[in-house]
Amino acid sequence: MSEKEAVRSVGAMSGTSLDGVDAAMIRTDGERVFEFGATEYRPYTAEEAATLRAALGRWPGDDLADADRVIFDAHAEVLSRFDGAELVGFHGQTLAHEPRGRGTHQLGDGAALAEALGVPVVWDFRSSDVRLGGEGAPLAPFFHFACAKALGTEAPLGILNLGGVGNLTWIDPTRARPEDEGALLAFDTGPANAPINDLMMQRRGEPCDRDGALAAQGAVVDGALELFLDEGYFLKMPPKSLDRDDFSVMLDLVRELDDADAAATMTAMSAAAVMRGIEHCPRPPERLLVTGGGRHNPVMMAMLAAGLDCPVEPVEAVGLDGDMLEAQAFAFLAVRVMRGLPTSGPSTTGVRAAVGGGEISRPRGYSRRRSG
Ligand SMILES: Nc1ncnc2c1ncn2[C@@H]1O[C@H](COP(=O)(O)OP(=O)(O)OP(=O)(O)O)[C@@H](O)[C@H]1O
Ligand SMILES: CC(=O)N[C@H]1[C@@H]2OC[C@@H](O2)[C@@H](O)[C@@H]1O[C@H](C)C(=O)O
Repeated sequence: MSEKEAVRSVGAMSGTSLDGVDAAMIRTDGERVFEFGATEYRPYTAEEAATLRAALGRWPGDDLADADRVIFDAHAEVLSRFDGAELVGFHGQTLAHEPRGRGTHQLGDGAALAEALGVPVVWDFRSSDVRLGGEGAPLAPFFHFACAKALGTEAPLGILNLGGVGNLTWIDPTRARPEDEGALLAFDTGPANAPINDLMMQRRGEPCDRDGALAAQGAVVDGALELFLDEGYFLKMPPKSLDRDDFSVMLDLVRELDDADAAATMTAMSAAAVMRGIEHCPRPPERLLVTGGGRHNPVMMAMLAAGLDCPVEPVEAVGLDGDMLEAQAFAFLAVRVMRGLPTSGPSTTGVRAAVGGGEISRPRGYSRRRSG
């Protein structure tokens, strides 16, 4: 496909941290990114975040009108700030994720959003993957592949997202397409920031351990760390995925520790989960690029660097935007869905065969306008 066929697509992501909506425009044909464009962030008010938090764990059919309104209003507002968008990739808010059970639930009505914005919206990216036996997550890896190809390197590369949950994409950039055998391996590594945030809220009434300040004052308690690493999840072969609160056991493991030791130990747990994950990679990555909020935590970054044999750097080291990579991923995936290209495969979600997830909603009376 040529650059002339590329579209301006805006992705919107509301992550497991429930802090707000990230939105980013890229110009892409779903295979390559020709331009990284504007980005916007719309934080949730404390009241909105509380409404979303109260909805966690709920499934379609439950009364979710208030949370649905929060998602719709915040997304309509932030997405209306973009000029020239031809397509929207709308992730929604994950409320529950049980791929081997009840499925996966991202709150948000893409059809209503398409009407409000007057552009086609691709949404519900995860359900078809789950229906076909996949984990439904992570989905950013096909975008990570395009980012790695653009670097022009031949060496295996890791892209690690440290959000509420951590997820790792191992990439062999010598392969032609993300769905090619051996191109990717991806999975959730374990908890990243979510349990640390919960600890901080419980003990200090603060949303997170800003800059790892509390962890830096504490010591890692090995016994608790070892108990954590006994969790069966780490031995499980990838692909594999997690729900936000699957590792609430972490809080129990540090219950007896003082605040600083608890923060240090939990930070070490998140870092150790990544190191365990890297052992599953076909070959060790020669470089690990870190995206997501956890890259701002110097204690977590230092623990990773100390435990791994390759350089560990924020994605900014290669000119990417670690606060917006997931939003850009859903802009990219939306174009792939429009083109009928796969968005996940056996090595990224465990789905039986490469699949293009996502529902397309066009506003009534919509005919495609090109802005050149
Ligand atoms: N300066 C900082 N110091 C320590 N932690 C930070 C800092 N900045 C962000 N974080 C952590 O990163 C989290 C936000 O990360 P991010 O925005 O990547 O999560 P998310 O996108 O909501 O999650 P997910 O990727 O799991 O959906 C915050 O909740 C906080 O725990
Ligand atoms: C079910 C779900 O929403 N999972 C998220 C979550 O947040 C991080 C990790 O867990 C990852 O698996 C995924 O998000 C990213 C954007 C992904 O799909 O690649």
